[in-house]
Amino acid sequence: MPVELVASAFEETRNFYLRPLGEKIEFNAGVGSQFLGYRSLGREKSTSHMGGEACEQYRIGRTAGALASGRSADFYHEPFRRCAALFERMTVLGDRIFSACVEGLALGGDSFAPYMKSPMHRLGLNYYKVGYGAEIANTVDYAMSPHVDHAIFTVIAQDKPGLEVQDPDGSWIHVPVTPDALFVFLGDYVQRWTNGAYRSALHRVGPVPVDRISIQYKHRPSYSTVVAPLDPFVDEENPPRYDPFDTGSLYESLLESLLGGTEAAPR
Ligand SMILES: O=C(O)CCC(=O)C(=O)O
Ligand SMILES: [Fe+2]
Repeated sequence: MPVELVASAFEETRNFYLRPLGEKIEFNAGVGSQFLGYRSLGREKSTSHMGGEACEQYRIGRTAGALASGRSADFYHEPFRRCAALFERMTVLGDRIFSACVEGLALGGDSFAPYMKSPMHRLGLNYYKVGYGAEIANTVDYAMSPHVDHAIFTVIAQDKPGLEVQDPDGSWIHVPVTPDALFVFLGDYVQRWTNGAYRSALHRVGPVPVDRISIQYKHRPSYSTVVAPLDPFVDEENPPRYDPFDTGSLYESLLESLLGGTEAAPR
């Protein structure tokens, strides 16, 4: 991954978030954009924060089919040309990481090919400004609440520290900022496919003493993939631990409830 491409994506992201709110909400995410686009401060609800997640967010990626709003998917990428180039490179990296995972699981090279025909990969661009938690009356000091990603895996770059990943012993590990490296962790779908043999990484973002940007690439299967424990991981001693999960409709209904189910002007 060219270091300059990541650096320039950080710069482009910073420039976007410095724009007035009135300009940013032109790109609001919602059902009509398949949740690509902008999520203003506090728009994304959380079970553990009073006011929601303490950051502004933006998602780019490809849509499944035409957008209901009639806007082209590209509309949502307009402020993010360089990030779109990074996204394309990330999909290539993602395919390589995924091939290595499949090999490591001894599942055979093509076993996932049917799930990856029109993948819902996404690049997330998050902005955590000092004071955002207080602005939305959060009563906890971390900026993003603990969660696992709806993804096969996530590749992350951060310009300042903040990301924490939970160790199996329950302690939180601070992920260091390494300018020439990317950080990768497993998402929910691998845990489901392997029936719990591989664990997804519970993660959160701690308090931010300085303004911070993170760029996360989420590698995902096709829109309507049903993710369920795979045969090699299920036997009499290991019955299926997870119900089948539809990565399109179930994920989007989850997101719709997290975002309040509307495209209304943000607070
Ligand atoms: O900002 C970060 O480092 C993590 C963001 C995150 O976990 C997410 O957007 O899913
Ligand atoms: Fe996450």
